[in-house]
Amino acid sequence: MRRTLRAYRELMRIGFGAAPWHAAAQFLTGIVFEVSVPVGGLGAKMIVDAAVSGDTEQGMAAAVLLALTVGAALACVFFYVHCLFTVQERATAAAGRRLMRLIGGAEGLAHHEYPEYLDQVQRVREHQAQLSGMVNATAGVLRVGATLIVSAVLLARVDPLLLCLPVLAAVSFWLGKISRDLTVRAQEATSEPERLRRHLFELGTSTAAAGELRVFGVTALLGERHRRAAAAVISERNRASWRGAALQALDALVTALGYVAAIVLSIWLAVHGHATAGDVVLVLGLAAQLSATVGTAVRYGTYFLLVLRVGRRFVWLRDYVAAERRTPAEPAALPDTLRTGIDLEDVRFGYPGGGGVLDGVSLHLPPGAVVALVGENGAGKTTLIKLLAGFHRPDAGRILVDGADLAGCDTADWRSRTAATFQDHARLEFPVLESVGVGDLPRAGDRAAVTEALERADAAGVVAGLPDGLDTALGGRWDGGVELSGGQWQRLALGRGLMRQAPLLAVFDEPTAALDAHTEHALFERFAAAARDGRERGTVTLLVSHRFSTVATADLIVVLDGGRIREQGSHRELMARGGLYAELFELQSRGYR
Ligand SMILES: Nc1ncnc2c1ncn2[C@@H]1O[C@H](COP(=O)(O)OP(=O)(O)OP(=O)(O)O)[C@@H](O)[C@H]1O
Repeated sequence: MRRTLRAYRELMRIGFGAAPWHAAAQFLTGIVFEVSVPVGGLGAKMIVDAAVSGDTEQGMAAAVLLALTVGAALACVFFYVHCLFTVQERATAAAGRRLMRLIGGAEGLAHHEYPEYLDQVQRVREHQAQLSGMVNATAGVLRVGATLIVSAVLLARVDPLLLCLPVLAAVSFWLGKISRDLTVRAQEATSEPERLRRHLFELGTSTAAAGELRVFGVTALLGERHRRAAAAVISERNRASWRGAALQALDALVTALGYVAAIVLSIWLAVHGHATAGDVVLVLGLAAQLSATVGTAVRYGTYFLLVLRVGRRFVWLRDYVAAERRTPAEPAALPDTLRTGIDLEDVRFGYPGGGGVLDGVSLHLPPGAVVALVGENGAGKTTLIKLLAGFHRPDAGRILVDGADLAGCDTADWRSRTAATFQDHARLEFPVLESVGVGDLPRAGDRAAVTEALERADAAGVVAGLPDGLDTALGGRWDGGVELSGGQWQRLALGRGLMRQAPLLAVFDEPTAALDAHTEHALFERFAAAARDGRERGTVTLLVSHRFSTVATADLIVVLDGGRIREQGSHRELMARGGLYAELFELQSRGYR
């Protein structure tokens, strides 16, 4: 219940925060517009009664009331629609920004990687549009509620038995809610196959995979899997839709019976002198209008509940992100330069649902050292890097930065002291200056800093070939934007990773996989030389690479095998030992000969 209230408050804040005056005007004009309908019915009743009794004065008063009501309704409907669209448009943009901040602001990566969190995130993203709908839903519910109350009062004046009509409206509302719940439950039950269907579609139409798909001829296979995933989604959602349609038919029957009963009753009352001809006209109008109002009430009520449900998920996501933020109230200070280095003490880690990936890793990374991490696929190299970067926390053991437990430090502070380049780098389609400069936000527009980082990444040649140099817009899908090759993008990403000055930790997780072995080797030699020149800064440079020719230049080589450290030492030491490293090195160099 508390989460529901928080969700309501949060969503109303999104709408009112985005367009406060329009939101307030939407409430007001909506109520005036909607209530004008039963009040108009009252005007019609008064006119008929005046005509029957020959009372011209009452007839004139009723005509004025009717004219005012119609005028107010017409004026309000225009403002209502204008306000509705304005609030919706601004709130949608605001909700999108909040969602981006929330999903992108989580300290860790679990919500991007673990299926049980992914489903929650997927549902919020799928219903993102509803996050902006609470003002509209509440305004709708209120205006329909006001109409129902005014109608009920008018009907009760004719005969209290007619109050059965609003009761039937409640039954109708309840049937509509069940029908809507069926749809939402079906959507949630099929969110995994739906995710798979979208993934297959994206894969089948993506530029990145186009070449492989053609060579391997797997387009038909993807199509078949897409068909199966879609069929699973459609059959479940169809079933819910049929049940919903049956409930709606029942709802229509109940409403129609109520309508007929109300008319028969009002005629009986008039015939027996308990009601006027005007009352019959009023009941005819209100009963007919009531079924439309009930339809609107059902739509708004169920929409309100749907929006609330999405809001609850949004709040869940916010709570999750807050709970993930494990930075202590008084975080330990990080040093400006490393003195003793980074230590891993018996670090253990496993992804949910899987076995242990890191199985007791103890490792000393000396300050200023250039360290290479090698191992076969799945050995745990990237996982180790993710723990070092603070994306995940160890299940057991500690990571110490100059003796301070990383768990006790401010994650954002630690991130600002690390630099990273990953193989799956982001293609930031901005002008080059920004695309590279965001690697160190305070210096994002600093042309000299960006140029220097690009030179260190050996990417100056990429920029020299672009029409507007650092100001060239990147991304072929934008007007005037230039598309780069995979290797060129990777070099820019590398430049971005080299923007930070004197980080405590610089990680390069296969950042040069798209470059040839020779270029990678030359680049890494430059990094290593730069790291050694600035050794007094204490930066630990950690590189993951499958190319042993590159790795050989590192000060320390760590061989991971099945989540454990199998060997460590310099190239010379490891070769002399004749273990796994020497074996893999020999194998690879034979391949190059
Ligand atoms: N998000 C995840 N959820 C569950 N298991 C995962 C996840 N990411 C990685 N793993 C598992 O953890 C193990 C180690 O993966 P990791 O990516 O750390 O290996 P790696 O040594 O970097 O491999 P590669 O050389 O192929 O990049 C693998 O068995 C992998 O299946």
